[in-house]
Amino acid sequence: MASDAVQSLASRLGAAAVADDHQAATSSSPEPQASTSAPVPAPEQAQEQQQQAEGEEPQGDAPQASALLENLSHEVQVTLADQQTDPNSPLYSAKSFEDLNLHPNLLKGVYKMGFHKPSKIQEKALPLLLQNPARNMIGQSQSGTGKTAAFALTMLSRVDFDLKAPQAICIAPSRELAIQILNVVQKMGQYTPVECFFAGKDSYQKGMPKLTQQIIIGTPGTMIDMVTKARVLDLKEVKVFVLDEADNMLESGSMGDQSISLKNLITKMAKNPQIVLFSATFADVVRTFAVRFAPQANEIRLKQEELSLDAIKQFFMDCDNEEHKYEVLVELYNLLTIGQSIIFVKRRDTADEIARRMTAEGHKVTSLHGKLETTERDAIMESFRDGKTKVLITTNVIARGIDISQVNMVVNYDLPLDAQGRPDPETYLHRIGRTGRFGRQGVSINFVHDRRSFEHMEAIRKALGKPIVRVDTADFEQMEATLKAALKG
Ligand SMILES: Nc1ncnc2c1ncn2[C@@H]1O[C@H](COP(=O)(O)OP(=O)(O)OP(=O)(O)O)[C@@H](O)[C@H]1O
Repeated sequence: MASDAVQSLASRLGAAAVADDHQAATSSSPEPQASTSAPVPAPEQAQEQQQQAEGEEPQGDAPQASALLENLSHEVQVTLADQQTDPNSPLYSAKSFEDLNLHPNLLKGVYKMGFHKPSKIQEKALPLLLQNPARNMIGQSQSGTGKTAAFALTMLSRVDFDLKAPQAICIAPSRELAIQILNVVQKMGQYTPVECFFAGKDSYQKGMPKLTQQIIIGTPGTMIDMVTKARVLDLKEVKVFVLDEADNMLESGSMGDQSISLKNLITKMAKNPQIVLFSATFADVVRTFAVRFAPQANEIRLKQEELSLDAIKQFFMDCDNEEHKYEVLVELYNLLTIGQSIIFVKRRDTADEIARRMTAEGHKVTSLHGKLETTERDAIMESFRDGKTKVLITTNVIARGIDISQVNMVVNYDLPLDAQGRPDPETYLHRIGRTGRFGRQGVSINFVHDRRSFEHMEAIRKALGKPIVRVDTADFEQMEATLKAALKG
């Protein structure tokens, strides 16, 4: 049974579909008009590889915060317009969406979403993605620069709406990201008759009929179960297979194995499916593998120095020890209530502990935790997306892909380390990329508390080649002024 949270999520999706139906019916577009539809995204088990944590909403300083937010939203308009006309920006394009050979119904969907011009990755990738015969693609572009639209439009362009069978498969590393992608596809396809299905654990039942939806988006393990165990997902008509956060999907571990198995199933059953890999990062070792996974692919690459966005100002706070880290964090939130923020920690129990202590001090805490039921996860994400909760403490579970434009601060309470305990610049980039979305200003703050954590941060700084500025933890007024100035750009 779907929980209230999932029902509410689904009813939001459904409500969108009904509104879109109405608009579609009055359209004069040449294609048959129908609604997008998605079955209820049902509870799914947490991705086992991912941890989760708790978040917090501080009190106070509200008038100041809203004034700051007003300024920010004004500045977002200005900076976006500036950046889309600056040839050096990843948001720049010399073309319009009309130049990209999209179906008029998709163009309508794009404009309805408020997109006026394509970003660089959209301008470069779409002509390659839509060429015939189809070629594979390995696409890289900085976080928050519109990769989702590039592959969503590819799936929507390749689908035959008269054929009631799965034709595009998209996998992502987390339930939260897969639901987000599904929402984007539905919005972009709102003037087409596309039907989508969310493939998360528990989203299918024994004995259910085969899926007839054209676009299936979910997590890889569930997708395989639906093909091989439940046998409700038939792959023979699949034309496009998309891996979002592809480097993460292809990394070793169970998700890597599942992605490979799914690809093998698709290539065995379908005729020449197009394989599309997108990410903001491709470490050298993963790229080598990606090239084998998607042979003869068109490739769009970033240079190392292009990886991090200038719009995200990076700071560090030099703390005396673990306890001092916590005190500085609390002080930070006492002083500065800004938009929304995400605090990344390494371990679930750290997250729990911070959340428990901050709650005890009167802060409101929201948690996203690996031990939570998926229905709770959905409710927490929804509340954070809607801005009802302002601060989320989490582990790497939402480090990638999650797009909430109001997030203007990311705190690395613990710096990201890989499985071997080495500093992890890729995960760092994805984490800080939860802010500074599509030209917005953002701030990231790293906490260091001993020689080791300082060295980890230095390694990340060197790898990314961008300054990380020290903020004096003893002078809170200065800290507040520095961060507010950074957010104003
Ligand atoms: N052409 C456009 N014009 C205006 N806004 C856009 C355009 N393309 C995408 N956006 C918006 O930019 C934001 C970031 O897009 P998206 O989530 O696709 O980024 P991404 O490149 O996939 O990031 P990440 O690497 O973090 O996954 C979204 O809110 C999206 O709606």
